Amino acid sequence: MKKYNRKIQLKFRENLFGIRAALSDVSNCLRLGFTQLAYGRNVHTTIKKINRCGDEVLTEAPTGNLHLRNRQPSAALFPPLIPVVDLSKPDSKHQIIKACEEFGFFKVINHGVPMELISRLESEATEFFSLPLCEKEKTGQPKPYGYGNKRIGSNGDVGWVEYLLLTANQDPNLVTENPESFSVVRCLFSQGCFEYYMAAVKKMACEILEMVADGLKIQPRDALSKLMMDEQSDSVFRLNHYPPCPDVLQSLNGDVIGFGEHTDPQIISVLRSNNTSGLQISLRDGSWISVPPDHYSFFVNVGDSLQVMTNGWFKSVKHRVMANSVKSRLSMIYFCGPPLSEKIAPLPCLMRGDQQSLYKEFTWFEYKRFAYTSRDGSWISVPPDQYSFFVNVGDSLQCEARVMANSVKSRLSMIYFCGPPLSEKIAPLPCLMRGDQQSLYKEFTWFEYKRFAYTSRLADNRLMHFEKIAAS
Ligand SMILES: C=C1C[C@]23C[C@@]1(O)CC[C@H]2[C@@]12CC[C@H](O)[C@@](C)(C(=O)O1)[C@H]2[C@@H]3C(=O)O
Ligand SMILES: O=C(O)CCC(=O)C(=O)O
Ligand SMILES: [Fe+2]
Repeated sequence: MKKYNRKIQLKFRENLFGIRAALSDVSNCLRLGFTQLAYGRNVHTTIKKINRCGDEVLTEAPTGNLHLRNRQPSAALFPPLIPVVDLSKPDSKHQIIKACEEFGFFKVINHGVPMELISRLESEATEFFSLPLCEKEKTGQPKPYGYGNKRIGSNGDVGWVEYLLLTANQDPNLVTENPESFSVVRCLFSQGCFEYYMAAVKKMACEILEMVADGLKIQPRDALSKLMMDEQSDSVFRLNHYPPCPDVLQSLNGDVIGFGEHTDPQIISVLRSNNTSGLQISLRDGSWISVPPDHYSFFVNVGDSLQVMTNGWFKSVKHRVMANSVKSRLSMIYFCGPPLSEKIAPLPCLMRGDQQSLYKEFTWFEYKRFAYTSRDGSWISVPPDQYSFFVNVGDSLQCEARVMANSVKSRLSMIYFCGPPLSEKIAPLPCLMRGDQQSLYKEFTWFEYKRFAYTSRLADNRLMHFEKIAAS
């Protein structure tokens, strides 16, 4: 809270635009779900940074997440230790199950991936990221595969990061919309460099998923692993490079986000990074803890698909990366995805007695499309202004707001909440549905929603109960 006394913060699930856009463009305001009825200060920041080839890299602080501050409840005084699973131990499957239940995240040692493979790919990746921007851009824009800089995904999310996103499938033509990007990238790295690394990590991921199946008594043992071993599997490989973030930007904007908070949509993700901090995971109570970097280990994230397949027994872990002002962070992540046509639903053998399925069945293709059109979430501060009003769009646009206490001044606010009649049905407006677009929400009356909202907790994602995709 130091050097920081503004009070309202907004969290954008739809994190597309920066505050400058929010103050000047009505349609953007609607997308943000929040606007100020007056002209505000422009908080856009430009930082020039020249790499050794003379390119300007990450020159302008993107007007989105980079301004967003990390003000969620911080780590507890004595944060829990991140579980460590020793794959060489006979009881590792039990450790894995416990870690997946409690954290959705664990560290793996004695993983069997040769250090030479790791170091070789890591040093070639470092070399790649130090190429002039125009060379890196030759690998193609991320559509979804290729080289990306600052912009993450297709929704305008931004971060202090550049990356290479590739299909992990041996035959890129099977799953990629732009298979050519893969061959361009391959030419820039030495022969076999990706393939050997990916094969070793894939083997480890397969063992982990077999241990999960064993631990949960899922039959056959390869019920989960076969999804990522399938020749049509839609697994993804990613190299992320987070350049050191200039102090000046950090001090102007508070903590700068490298990769905004999100869960990985796949089954599991296997991450390895150089010895640089930045990765944080969110605990069940909503607090964030930093993951101490470890050059020799891998980290495993439970993804959304495994959450669904275990009917919520395991929870996918929310995580993010904060920029580091001193060191570059380089991470290499293998995301284990099923084939696009695979149906994702709770495994029947895990349903006890009359337990209900918490999720509707959907294909990986459908879920991925859904995940790729939603956005990550971070918080920004709203500069106070005694002469203006602020307008908050309600749950329909999912802009969350919170108020932080101020150590110096009292805050007094007056709010008029515009509610419909109690009997009014709340549902997507037919005139806004394009073509064969499906309604994302079940219809409910304002009375029903209000009753529900008033009995849920502040931070609950209440609208989830009305979503058609994943009812909880
Ligand atoms: C903002 C986004 C980037 C992402 C697609 C998404 O809309 C939400 C999920 C993101 C994620 C996280 C895990 C992987 O890095 C990734 C490739 C994926 O499958 O889902 C990214 C997506 C991306 O960078 O395009
Ligand atoms: O780069 C990292 O350490 C994590 C990035 C991440 O979460 C992702 O690419 O999905
Ligand atoms: Fe991730």
